[in-house]
Amino acid sequence: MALLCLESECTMNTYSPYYTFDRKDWKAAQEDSKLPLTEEEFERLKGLNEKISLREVRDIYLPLTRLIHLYVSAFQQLQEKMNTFTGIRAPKSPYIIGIAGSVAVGKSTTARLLQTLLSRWQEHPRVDLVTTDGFLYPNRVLEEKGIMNKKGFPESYDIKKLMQFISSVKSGQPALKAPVYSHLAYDILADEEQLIDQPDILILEGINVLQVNTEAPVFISDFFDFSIYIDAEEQDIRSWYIERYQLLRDTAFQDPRSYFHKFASLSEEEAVQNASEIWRSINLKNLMENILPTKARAKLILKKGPDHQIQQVLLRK
Ligand SMILES: Nc1ncnc2c1ncn2[C@@H]1O[C@H](COP(=O)(O)OP(=O)(O)OP(=O)(O)O)[C@@H](O)[C@H]1O
Ligand SMILES: CC(C)(CO)[C@@H](O)C(=O)NCCC(=O)O
Repeated sequence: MALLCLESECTMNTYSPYYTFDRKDWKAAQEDSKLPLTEEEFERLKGLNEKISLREVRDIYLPLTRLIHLYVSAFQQLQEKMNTFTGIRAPKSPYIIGIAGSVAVGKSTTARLLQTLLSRWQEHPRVDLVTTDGFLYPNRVLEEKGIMNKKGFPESYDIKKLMQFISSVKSGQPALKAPVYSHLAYDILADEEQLIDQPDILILEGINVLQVNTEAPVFISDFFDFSIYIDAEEQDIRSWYIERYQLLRDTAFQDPRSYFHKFASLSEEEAVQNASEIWRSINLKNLMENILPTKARAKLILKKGPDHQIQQVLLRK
């Protein structure tokens, strides 16, 4: 018997730990929540990812942002009350949102969308976005450790550094620096950093953000105020991965600075073969062993269909 009721058949189950919404219910439940966006702002959102439909933004992501706004407002009010109660003028602690899911499921697209939409509220205009990719060990270290083919697996991250970072952000420390990863260089950029300076909200996006380790006393997710798992069928994610690889072959791989420049001249068929093999041997394995098992830890699950449209939203009670 499944431990948690996560799928559509438990929609009617009053005792599921989740409220389950299909598209229609999700929209209806939030009908009165309008966050007006100008035509120009809609256009700018589209610039984040030209494949995303504005209907999807209106029907799914705007209501979702509205929901998160309710949580953030309650959090901010509680913080003020706590300051009065304790008499401590503690530095402002950001609201932290984790976004998890497979490689190529659409975490960065969703995270950028939420960042843009959430920053529209005057109560929390400063929304920063950090990806855990920056906390991967540099290729040099992965090579030394002999785990270059394990990029994205738990052992490929400097988890201590990530814990230190997230705990400092949550403590309200100013002027923090996060390391930066480049998909083009396929490596950490030694001479670049991202400045994080007491945002109102921090979104931490990455395949590993909900992972736990029995040997560690605290996990990354202990610092989260809200968490989202982006879910989809494996064959859909696989085809998104392959499509993105093909697109990169025609664009980024053409750049001589690209780590994958050697694959720029692959034929269509060879590119599909190559991407399928990387998917099968690395990313699928990681999904099954380390990412999917974290799904039930999320506060909210977004279930996508083959066209990236959200089919179902599960919100933990
Ligand atoms: N909502 C969406 N609508 C249409 N296409 C999307 C959507 N979200 C993501 N995509 C497409 O799916 C692919 C993967 O998206 P994205 O790069 O955001 O995934 P990711 O989970 O951040 O991947 P990684 O873990 O490798 O960084 C991209 O080609 C992107 O354009
Ligand atoms: C950087 C990660 C781990 C996560 O974003 C991923 O995009 C990745 O590079 N995985 C390794 C296998 C591959 O090249 O797809």
